[in-house]
Amino acid sequence: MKEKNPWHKPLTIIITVIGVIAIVALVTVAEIPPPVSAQYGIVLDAGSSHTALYIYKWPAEKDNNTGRIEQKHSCKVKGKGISSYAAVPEKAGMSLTECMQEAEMQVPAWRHQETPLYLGATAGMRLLNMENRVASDKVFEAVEKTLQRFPFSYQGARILSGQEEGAFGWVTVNYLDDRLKQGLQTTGALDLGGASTQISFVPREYDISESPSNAVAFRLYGNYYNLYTHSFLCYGKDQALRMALAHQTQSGPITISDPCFHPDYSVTRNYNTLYDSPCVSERKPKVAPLNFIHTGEGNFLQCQEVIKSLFNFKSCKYSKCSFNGIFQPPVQGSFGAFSAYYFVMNFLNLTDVFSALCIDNILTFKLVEQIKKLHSDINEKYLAEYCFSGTYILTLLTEGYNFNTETFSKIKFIKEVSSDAGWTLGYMLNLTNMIPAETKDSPPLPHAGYVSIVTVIVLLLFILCVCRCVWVKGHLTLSNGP
Ligand SMILES: O=c1[nH]cnc2c1ncn2[C@@H]1O[C@H](COP(=O)(O)OP(=O)(O)O)[C@@H](O)[C@H]1O
Ligand SMILES: [Ca+2]
Repeated sequence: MKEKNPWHKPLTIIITVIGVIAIVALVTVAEIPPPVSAQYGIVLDAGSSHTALYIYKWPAEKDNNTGRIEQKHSCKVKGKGISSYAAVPEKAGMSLTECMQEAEMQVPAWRHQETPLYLGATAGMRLLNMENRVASDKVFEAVEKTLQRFPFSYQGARILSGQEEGAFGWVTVNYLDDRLKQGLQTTGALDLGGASTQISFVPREYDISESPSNAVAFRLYGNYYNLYTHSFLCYGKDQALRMALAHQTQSGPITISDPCFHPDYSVTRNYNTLYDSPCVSERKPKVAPLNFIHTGEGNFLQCQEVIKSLFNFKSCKYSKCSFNGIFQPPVQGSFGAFSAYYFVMNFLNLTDVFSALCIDNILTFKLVEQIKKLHSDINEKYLAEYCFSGTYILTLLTEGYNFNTETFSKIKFIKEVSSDAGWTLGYMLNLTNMIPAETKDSPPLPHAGYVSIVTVIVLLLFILCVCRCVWVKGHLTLSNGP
């Protein structure tokens, strides 16, 4: 008599049912395309001194909120900023061609059409727009014409408000540090450009109603942030230098001896060129020669006095002000200081934490000729201006924003945190809705998780089947045996 096979019926049915479910699940899941491709976005930062192009890249599969964005490439446009082409606008457009061609090579061709392209202009264009609206419009027309010739999805060129510039710089720094998603205490952002400077942070106690124009409210990943931000037009380091020179040339002299420049420094400057900016134009001396000779004296304390005269500390109609009657709550928490803050402080070796009380011993004015020999690879204009810029930065931070010894030590001078620090990343994150207001419930398992589980089940079933066959075969051999 044939022995009854214990594997028969119920177990066979269970195995078959699970097997069918597993195979159906595997086929369904496998139909979802694997997460391989990437998406791209391009932002042009049209600053007052120069334009830079940034290409960002993120996983296409996680389009809305979870994919990490990284900077894939950057390109520095040759020449000056677009606002410097006011007299020859078409050249502003042409200047961007080389970097745009680079972008064409960097982004895979099949992604070109869906790659958003933005241009944001900052304080240089803000000033040109104030001074000569027609010229500013012509520069934008020329820039648009060039950008539209490329196969990307052109999303427009515009001037960012100072508030946007400050707020997006803050978003960038905190996104890169991964603070937003994790709901951690945020870092403040300090951005020093050539024509304007921004300060943005979340204050400890913040009465928004005191100055609503300085408040920006964000809801990001389910957290609320009440950000304080202010942009000081004309207080970027290049316009601040103009203001300092204007302060010293009020009487229209032929020569000035400037404490912010090296003792052997001597350059002939043109009065019309110096006063050709809305930041100083009203102060142009009525009677002055064509040129003046700008010589150096090299004295930190006197330089600081000149720089202090650029700030008005007297009038304040709020509970607290920084300068020029602008409301500012006390600085709070850590800060990331980037752009010219970084370039200058890095060059002067002041990026390490130091006591704000001993700053008057820090800047020693060597002879500019010695410095040129030591740093032959660095642009001479930067070299000659580093001491002015360093003194300006220290004065702006301590006297202007009221950083003290303790709070100053929480400023980190940064160039990048995996991507360059600046407003461009925050701008793109915002315009592409890449940071959701709420944290979406993520699926219990990612795609790869499902595939792995189904594969393991199928494997187990396979092993089970093999065991069964072996068992049946062995049993038959036994029962057929002698
Ligand atoms: O290598 C460097 N050393 C010193 N300063 C630099 C260097 N690279 C850029 N800068 C300065 O950084 C500033 C950048 O300002 P930007 O062009 O972004 O103006 P904006 O933000 O006011 O529109 C300019 O003052 C420029 O001279
Ligand atoms: Ca800038």
